[in-house]
Amino acid sequence: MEKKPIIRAKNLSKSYNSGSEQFHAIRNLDLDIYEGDFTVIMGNSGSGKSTLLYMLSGLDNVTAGEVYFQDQRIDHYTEKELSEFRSKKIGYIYQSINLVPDLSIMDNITLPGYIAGQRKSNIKKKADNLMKSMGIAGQGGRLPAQTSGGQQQRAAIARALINSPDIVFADEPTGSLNFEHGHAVLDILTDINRNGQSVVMVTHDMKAACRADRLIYIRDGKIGGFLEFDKYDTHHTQDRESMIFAFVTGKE
Ligand SMILES: Nc1ncnc2c1ncn2[C@@H]1O[C@H](COP(=O)(O)OP(=O)(O)OP(=O)(O)O)[C@@H](O)[C@H]1O
Repeated sequence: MEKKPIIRAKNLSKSYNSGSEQFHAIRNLDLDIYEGDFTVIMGNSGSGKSTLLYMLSGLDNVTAGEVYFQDQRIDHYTEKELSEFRSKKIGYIYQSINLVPDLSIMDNITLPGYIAGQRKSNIKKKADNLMKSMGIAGQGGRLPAQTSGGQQQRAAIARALINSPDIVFADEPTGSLNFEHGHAVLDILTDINRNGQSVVMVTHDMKAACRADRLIYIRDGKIGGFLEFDKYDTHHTQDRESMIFAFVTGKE
């Protein structure tokens, strides 16, 4: 079956002003992200992965080029259109967990639902289901600081999923977690992907990268290469890890 792009970037560039000079973080990049894929983005520190994720998800503006979401051009959206797009179509899991410290876990999870104008009863039901499936059902009344890092990251994922987004972006979602919690978070992302949501994850971790259907390597703000896997072939994790290692180190 032919894959359909959910996001297309055309001739995409992002430059930052640093002093009197311009730094080109993303350079004339063309990329399709496919619907239903678990896409993993890897690359050296500073190669432009987070910058790319921010532009693909409408969280940051582009310096040049075009970004399309399901054939709609989003880089020309007004601030109002962008916030509606971000609220309804995408979920974002950040590198740092950044829950609101003064709100309970439940309120953190449900807030984007209220902002998107969902019905209160729907939001509550969805939040309860998400918390149950993520093993944080008893934590709703606590403040983030009263829960563990792993529980906070799972709450951040529940928050990203509360509006049933078509696509979930995750920037190093396991970076601050121990092995066990990191593994649980990857299982959740794999599950939601199997249930039809597209996932785009940036990671430095080879084991996490094994979850990919398609791996994109970014080098100096450009595409360095692609690696594709069969979604349902989960028996050869060791082979996959060696392939990813060879792919990534071959590009260094
Ligand atoms: N706001 C900014 N102003 C100036 N330069 C920036 C800004 N944000 C990022 N950069 C620079 O752009 C380049 C790409 O940054 P980016 O955060 O996208 O890299 P990354 O691949 O995600 O890195 P890491 O793996 O370390 O998170 C880096 O050299 C960074 O210093």
